[in-house]
Formats: sequence, structure tokens, C-alpha cells
Amino acid sequence: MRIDVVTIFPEYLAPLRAALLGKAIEREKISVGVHDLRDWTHDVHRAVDDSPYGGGPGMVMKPDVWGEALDEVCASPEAPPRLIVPTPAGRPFTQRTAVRWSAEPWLVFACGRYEGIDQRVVDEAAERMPVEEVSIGDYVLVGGEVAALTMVEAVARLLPGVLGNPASAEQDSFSDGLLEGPSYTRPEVWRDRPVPDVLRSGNHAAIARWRRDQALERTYHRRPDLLDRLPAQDLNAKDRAR
Ligand SMILES: Nc1cc(-c2ccc3ccn(Cc4ccc(CN5CCCCC5)cc4)c3c2)n[nH]1
Repeated sequence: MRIDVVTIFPEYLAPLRAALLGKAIEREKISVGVHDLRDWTHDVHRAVDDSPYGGGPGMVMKPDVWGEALDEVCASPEAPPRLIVPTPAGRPFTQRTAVRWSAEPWLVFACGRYEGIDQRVVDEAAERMPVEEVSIGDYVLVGGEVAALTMVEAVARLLPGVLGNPASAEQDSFSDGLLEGPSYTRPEVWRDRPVPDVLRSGNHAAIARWRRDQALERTYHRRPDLLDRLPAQDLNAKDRAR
């Protein structure tokens, strides 16, 4: 997979080169390009923003600079990339989105700052490539870079050879529609707190049942909305009786 990121703060994307992701890049499982939007300015001030038409707080990012940047970064004789634009006003980014994007050969992230990017950039790009405006949560960040880092990590960990043990990606929370329950490791007793007996019983059926119960209970208390979404048959008779 090829990933490009356009930003006025390239240094914000440095974490992509670290740890697991850094290894995957070294092993050429993923290629990552980070581009400074200001490289496509032509004025002495390297301006990337201007006042909003119609008034309102803050500044908006200029369409001409973004247009030239995306023309170059997204240029390809073959299929164009999928352009991803983080924004508070986007469709929610979920694990389903990550799974869908993990099948893409090429993603380009357009990271805005200020109050966002002139809408014509998205509208014009959509004429020649798939474009998605996405939100990573109902809170307002200062720019798109942290959102891009978040989404790149969620997608990259699903790619073969990137994650240490691929199995855990299948057992992700949300993959069965529930939050995952608690996890434990040695020591057996820590500050007078023992590991739940069932986990040391060797009874795999009982362990699986206990883990499902813990997941249901945690989901019920923390994310009841996820329970509404679960297909009824997934909540077996005992669960439904809870
Ligand atoms: N999930 C998520 C993604 C982002 C995100 C992504 C990309 C950019 C580019 C700039 N910003 C900052 C910004 C954008 C918009 C406003 C205006 N808006 C007015 C109404 C109320 C909400 C805010 C203020 C600041 C960004 C923020 N935040 N959260």
C-alpha cells in the first residue's frame, strides 16, 4: 500500500516512521510520502490560507494551492488514489472503514488546518478520484494530521506483515460487535488482586463463555448503542435473558 499525506506540518507525521509502522515501511509493506503543502505556494509569504467568504471566525485554506498540490501528489498514469479529507463534519471513521481502506492500493490524506479547506478542492477532486470526508470522533482537533495518523495506524495494522500477530486483528473489539472484555497476565496475584479463577481453569468452553459475558456486560454499561446494532441471533437465548 502507498500512503501520501499533504500537510503544512510534515513533522507532525514523524511518528509514522517509528515502531511497528516504521518496520513495515523498512520492509516495504507500506510506502509513505509526506508532502509540505507550502511547496506549492508561489508568493513570498507562502500563504496557504485566507479570510472566509461570508465572514465567520478564523481562516480557510486556499483552493489554488491545494489544487496544485493534489494535482501533483495524486498524479498517476494508472488508477487514481482514494483521497481522504479529515474534517469534524465528515462521515464517522470506523473499523469497517479501516477494513475497507486496507484493500486499497493507494491512499492520499489531505490534512487541513485553520477552519478547514475551501470546499471546491473536495468537489473538484471528486470529479477524477474517490474522495471521502471523514471524522474520527465528535470533538474538534486543530488540524487533520492527528486524524490522519490515527486512520493510517488503524488501516496499516490490518495489512499482512505489518502487525506482529495478525490473529489479533480478527479478534478486534467491534469485530464481533462487542467491546472486548478485561485482559490479565502474570503475576497470578497482584496487590492482593487475583486473576479470575476461570482463566486459569483450562476449561476453554468456560473461558470463552466468561469472556463473552464480560464483553456483553462491558458493552451494556459503556456502549449500549452497540447492542442495538447486534443481530438478534448473535445474542443467544441466555444473553437475551440478561
Ligand atoms: N474528528 C475530527 C476531525 C477534526 C479536524 C480535521 C481537519 C481539520 C482542519 C482544520 N481543523 C480545525 C477546525 C475545523 C473546523 C472548525 C469549524 N467548525 C465550526 C463548527 C463547530 C465545529 C468546528 C474549527 C476547527 C480540523 C479538524 N477535528 N475532529
